[in-house]
Amino acid sequence: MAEKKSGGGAGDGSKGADGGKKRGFWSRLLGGKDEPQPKETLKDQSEDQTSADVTPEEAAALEKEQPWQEPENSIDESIDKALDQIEEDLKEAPDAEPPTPAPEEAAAKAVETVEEELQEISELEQAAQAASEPEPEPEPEPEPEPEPESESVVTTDGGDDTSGGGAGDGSVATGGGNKEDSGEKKGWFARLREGLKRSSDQLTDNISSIFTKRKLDDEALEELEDTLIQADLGVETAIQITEKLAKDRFDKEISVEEIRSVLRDEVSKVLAPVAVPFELGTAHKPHILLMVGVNGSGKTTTIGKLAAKYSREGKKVMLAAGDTFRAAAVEQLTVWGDRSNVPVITRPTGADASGLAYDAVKEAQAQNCDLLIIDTAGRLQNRDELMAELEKIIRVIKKLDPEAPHTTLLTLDATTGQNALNQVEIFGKRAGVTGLVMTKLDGTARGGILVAIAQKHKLPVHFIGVGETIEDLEPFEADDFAAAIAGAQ
Ligand SMILES: Nc1nc2c(ncn2[C@@H]2O[C@H](COP(=O)(O)OP(=O)(O)OP(=O)(O)O)[C@@H](O)[C@H]2O)c(=O)[nH]1
Repeated sequence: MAEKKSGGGAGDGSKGADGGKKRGFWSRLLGGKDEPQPKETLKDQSEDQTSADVTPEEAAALEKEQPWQEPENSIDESIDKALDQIEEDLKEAPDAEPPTPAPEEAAAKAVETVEEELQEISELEQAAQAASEPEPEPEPEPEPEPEPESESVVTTDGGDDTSGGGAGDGSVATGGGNKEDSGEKKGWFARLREGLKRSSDQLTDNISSIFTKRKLDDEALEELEDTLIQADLGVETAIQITEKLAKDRFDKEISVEEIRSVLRDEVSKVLAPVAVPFELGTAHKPHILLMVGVNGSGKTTTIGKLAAKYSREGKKVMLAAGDTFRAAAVEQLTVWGDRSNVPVITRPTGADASGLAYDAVKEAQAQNCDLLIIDTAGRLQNRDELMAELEKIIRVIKKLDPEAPHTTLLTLDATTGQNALNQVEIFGKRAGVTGLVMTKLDGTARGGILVAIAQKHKLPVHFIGVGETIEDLEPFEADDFAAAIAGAQ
């Protein structure tokens, strides 16, 4: 495993391979010269070489038939002669087109090049747009190398190769235990309220500035609507709230507390239908849960928290480290698995993720697990080839259980803002997302986006995360969330 890690590398290496392909974009843009030699040329050369292979006997026979004759002219003389001939030909046919490249071909090539460049620019723009607030790490681009011969590894109790705790990336938070030990552990609602404080403060500060000593007239309602939209709640919800206020309180003085209360009630109405608890149930054994999402959205952390939760409840849980692009992701999941004493199926970096998923399902079935959670590499929703890879993982799992995955959870980073709407749409279409988890609701002013997502997509929201430790993930409750975001009681 250590060797493979330096191949962590593998990730880089493959990036390099891809980079090799992409290098052309910048060099072409800058008028680069080192385009690789066309394959056809190389092929022709090798074919010529092959035809030149003659056995000594054949050579002797040929020599007999056509004895070797000293050429009349030296090579230089022959070349001079040929050049003279070409010059004469050109004089005779001055309008003759140069043999290559044909103008149509050149034009087609130029158009193709420009199209490629535009495509790559558009991909870069989309990637930049998708990477709003905390910029997701550059996604692992390499196509995974299938490694059918490499065995998946089941790690339990901190296999020796990972005991370095090594997540080493600090991405597995340990604060949970400390908080509990020091008796500082707060109730969930207090943590939720604290987490959503920035979203709530921004929203209610703006509302206060609109309504200080002012009647609820058309202008105030319009300003309120803008404020709600800016808080990412979505146009529909914003209109719903202002209409409700206009209906009940138009032209009357209204306090900020009263507005908070309407805000809480209306947000709660939007969220209630999507606040669906995740039921593990017994219908499927193992229940196969696939975790998907963009880079850094909190998939692995959420899996760790879920593994802890269900193993504490006495369920037999298994994890599959399907992010085979990043060695650190595998280690991170292994650390989470170790904490909860949950086995983790791993494969070396760069291995085929669908092969790993297949092995994991087989293993979880053999061990009669209650829950198998499969991690996947982060991918931007506009990367078609990476989304296709996700589809492949799902196809492969279905070979062992046609109804699997029984749950496909999309993790959404609350700090992403509006882009989360697009993530839900594309992951929904490509991966058949059945439910959502919103992470990082702590410390963002953009928590309102969950309301817009609920309004638009109506997908169940199973959990929300307000921190990095085990106790920072809880089932989603519409009323709590609405009260916390409105800063109301
Ligand atoms: N503040 C906060 N941080 C979180 C939360 N959930 C996850 N994180 C942190 O976000 C970072 C990324 O989380 P990961 O779980 O590694 O995300 P991922 O989606 O698996 O990332 P990739 O494998 O790169 O796609 C880590 O530092 C986590 O500790 C949360 O609810 N709140």
